[in-house]
Amino acid sequence: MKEKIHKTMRDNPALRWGVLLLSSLVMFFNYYFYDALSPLKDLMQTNLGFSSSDYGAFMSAYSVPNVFLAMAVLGGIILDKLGIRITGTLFVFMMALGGVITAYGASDMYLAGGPGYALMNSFLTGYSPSLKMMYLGFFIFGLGAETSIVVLSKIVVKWFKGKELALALGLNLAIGRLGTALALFLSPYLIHPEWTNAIWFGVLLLWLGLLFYIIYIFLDLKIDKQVKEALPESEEDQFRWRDLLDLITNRTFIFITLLCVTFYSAVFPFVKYAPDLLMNKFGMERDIAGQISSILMFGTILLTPLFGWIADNKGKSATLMYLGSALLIISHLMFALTTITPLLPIFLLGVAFSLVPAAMWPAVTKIVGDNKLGTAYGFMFSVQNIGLWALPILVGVVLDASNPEFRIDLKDQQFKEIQHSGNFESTLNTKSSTFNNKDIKFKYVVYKDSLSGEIVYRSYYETKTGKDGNYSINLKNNEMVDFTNFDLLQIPEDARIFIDRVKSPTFGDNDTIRLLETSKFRLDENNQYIANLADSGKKPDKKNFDAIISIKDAEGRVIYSESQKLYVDKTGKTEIKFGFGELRSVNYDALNFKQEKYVAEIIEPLDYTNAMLMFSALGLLGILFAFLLKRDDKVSGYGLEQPNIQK
Ligand SMILES: NCCCC[C@H](N)C(=O)NCC(=O)O
Repeated sequence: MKEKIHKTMRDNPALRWGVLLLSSLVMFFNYYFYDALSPLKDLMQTNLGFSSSDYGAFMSAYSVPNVFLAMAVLGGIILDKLGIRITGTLFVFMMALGGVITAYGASDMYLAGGPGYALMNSFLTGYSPSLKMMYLGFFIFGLGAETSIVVLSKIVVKWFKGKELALALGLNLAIGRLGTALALFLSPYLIHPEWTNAIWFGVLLLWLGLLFYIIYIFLDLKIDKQVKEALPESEEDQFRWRDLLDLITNRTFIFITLLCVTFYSAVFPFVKYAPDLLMNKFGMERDIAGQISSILMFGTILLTPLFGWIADNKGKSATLMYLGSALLIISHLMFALTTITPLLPIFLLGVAFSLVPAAMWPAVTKIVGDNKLGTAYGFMFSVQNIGLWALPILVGVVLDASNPEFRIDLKDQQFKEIQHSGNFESTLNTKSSTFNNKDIKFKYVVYKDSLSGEIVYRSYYETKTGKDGNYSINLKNNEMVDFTNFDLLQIPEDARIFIDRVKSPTFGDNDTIRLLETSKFRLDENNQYIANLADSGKKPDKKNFDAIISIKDAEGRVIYSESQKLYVDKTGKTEIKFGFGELRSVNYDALNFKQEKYVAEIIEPLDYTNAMLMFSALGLLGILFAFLLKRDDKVSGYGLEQPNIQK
């Protein structure tokens, strides 16, 4: 008898790959937000008063529900009971909600006493209200995120089973990792004019993810109807407690789970600190540090499929995992003990982070079989989250312990003297000699008062340390100032305002037209000035244009300069709001820190040696478990060294 072939939407390649695109984008936004804050560690320290331990605790909030509520397992059970549509919407919504709460906790509105501030200020008073609100936000985000990964993988399996499943799962993960890479790359550029914009951008993506998920629901409803007509309901993928028991009594599975937790703990938490490490140890700018950290993830997108192909066709999965763990240690030790260009250890880490996942996840299929795969991955994710929870905290604590005096408070008298002379001299307080005879970057931060933590001035200085870590800074060389409160400026009577239209942003100063030069100007109480470009006869041809606005003294020295988008009305008038654009330069001598209440500090670079040694120790554990796994495979005969594809 001829069997009737039911065609479903799964058989339409455009629809199938379209579903993969939707689910991968949700994955991408998930991974993006997870690392959107990684290049902003120092900004959380200076703007929110976080210590490294606070930062670590905040980052680990993601994993708390996954460890203590075993969400990746529980989420899998909920998924079986409530189905893809309800579970997915619920958990993707949680990600988006968690994102909003995280960003809100860092916002000016919240810091000014917005909703929830008083409540967060009323308990555990040793921790800042921002830390508590952001912790709650990242907790809810993590609650949604890990279970969402389980749901998204299930969607891919649903549409690709019996078709290009391995490729689809690989692409799904690769696009997720692209999210991490882009977050590390993009966040440093999104901190202007307000640093929290970089967080809000990630939040926007999470809500876009929810929208994409809702679009997917319509396709899911339709395919369920078609599949029900075509096939009887399958029970084989459902969660069973008995499966879990089988898994945790399987020694090979335990070894691979232990390798998973040690290996991933030395990678994902490292990424959370990587931009800060590069900024502190190598004195890099934030954007370059973000770009170099992102190479790691971009690299894995290319290399994981390559190593996956090797494991599929040539075998040697256990050896590949062993090799990856060895590279992990070499890379972390390089960061800890050498000052070799960071490109090399980052590259090695990228190779390691491609080798182990490419070999490990498919190897689980051989150990547990297809029908327990959902439970196995859920369990591994939950155990893995123990590491993703503990490591950021431990690294933060180790950083604080190994850098007890990296923030030097400038006491009143010292602050006044420094203002006058512009000179500051000190010696680095670190135990390691990594920072001796090196070009190092320091931060100088002035706060309005000790309570609010509101920054009024921040600049960076590069100087060479001596053989014992001694250094001196001349505050007047403030070419790298990134923030100043406009109200600090003392503008002389005979100063002039200059407006230059930027013709091409690429060439900046070298391609400008002078539109206005005016003396005897008055700023109103909001530091606004209405300029009349019609008077100068240089009305720009465009209504909106990029401008450089400068205030110079009578001798033509720049007192203050910023870039702003200006709008010119029909009569030729344009309104300048000083202090709202992107700061370009400020003359230190024109700053007036005369009020008594300012608080200032010099922030030295953090010594990451001990933290990186800790990551190396984890790598050592990883290699031990990889060795045990390889040895055990010979006895248990799962064939981890055999090709995944049997010819
Ligand atoms: N969103 C970043 C953390 C993802 C952890 C996730 N449980 C996982 O293991 N993903 C696999 C991978 O290699 O990215």
